[in-house]
Amino acid sequence: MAEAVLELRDVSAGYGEGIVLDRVSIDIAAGGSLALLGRNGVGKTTLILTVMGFLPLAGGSVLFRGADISRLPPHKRARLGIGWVPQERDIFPSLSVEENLTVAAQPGRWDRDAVYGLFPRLRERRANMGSQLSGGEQQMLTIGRTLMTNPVVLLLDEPLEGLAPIIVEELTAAIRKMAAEGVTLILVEQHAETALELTSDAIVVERGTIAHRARSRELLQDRPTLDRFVGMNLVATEE
Ligand SMILES: Nc1ncnc2c1ncn2[C@@H]1O[C@H](COP(=O)(O)OP(=O)(O)OP(=O)(O)O)[C@@H](O)[C@H]1O
Repeated sequence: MAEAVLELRDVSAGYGEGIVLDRVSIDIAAGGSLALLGRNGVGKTTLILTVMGFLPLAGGSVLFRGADISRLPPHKRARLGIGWVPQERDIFPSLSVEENLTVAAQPGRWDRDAVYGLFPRLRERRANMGSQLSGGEQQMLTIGRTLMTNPVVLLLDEPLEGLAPIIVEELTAAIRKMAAEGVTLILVEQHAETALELTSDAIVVERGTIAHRARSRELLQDRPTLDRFVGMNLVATEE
C-alpha cells in the first residue's frame, strides 16, 4: 500500500476538558479522497481542526508523510502542505478576486489559470472585491485560494452548506474534477450521497468515534447503513 500522506493514530481531542474525538484512526494515501460523514455535532469539524493543529491532542498522534506533526502549530502544518477550507468562508473582502488568489500562491500545478479553469465564475469576477461576491462565489474563492498554495492534501469542511442548488452543482463538478486530477482530499459533508459520489473511501463518525468504514461506491448502495448513521438528508440540493 502507498504510504499515507496523512494519518491519525488513536487520536483523542476536544475542547478543554471535554473530549470529543475518542481514539480515532484514519489514513489517506496520495491521490485518495475520503468522505467524512455523520450527523450534526458528531465531531467532523473537530477532526479537521485537530488535523490542522488548532486543538491539542489528548492522546494519539498525527502523521504527515510518515513524520509526527502532533506538536506543530497550524501555520507550520499549512506550510507542509495541509490545505484547509474552513466551514466559514475565508476570504479577504477588501482584495480583488485575483489578489485573493495570488496572495498565498505557491508554485505548482494549481496556478491562476488552472483555478479559473475550475471556476469560470471567478475568472468573470476577477476584478471584483471579495466583499462583492455571493456566498457561493466566496466559497469558490476560498477553495481556489487554498488550491493555489498547491497543498499535498486538501481538507474541505462542508463546502456545499447553505448554497443555492446551481452553485452546489458547480462546486460539486469542481470537486469531482479535483479528485479526478489526483488532488488528495478529505471532504466533510452531511449529505452522504453527494459526498460518496465525489470520493473513493468513506468513514462515518458517530459521537466522536468511527462507526463505519467503506469504499464510497459500496456505501452508496448500502441504504440501511446510511439511514442508520447519516439520516435522511442525503443529497446537498434537497434542502
Ligand atoms: N468551541 C467548542 N467548544 C466546546 N465544544 C465544542 C466546540 N465546538 C464544538 N464543540 C462540541 O464538539 C462536538 C462536535 O462538534 P463538531 O463541530 O465537531 O461536529 P460536526 O460533526 O462537525 O457537526 P456540524 O455538522 O454541526 O459542524 C459537539 O458536541 C459540539 O458541541
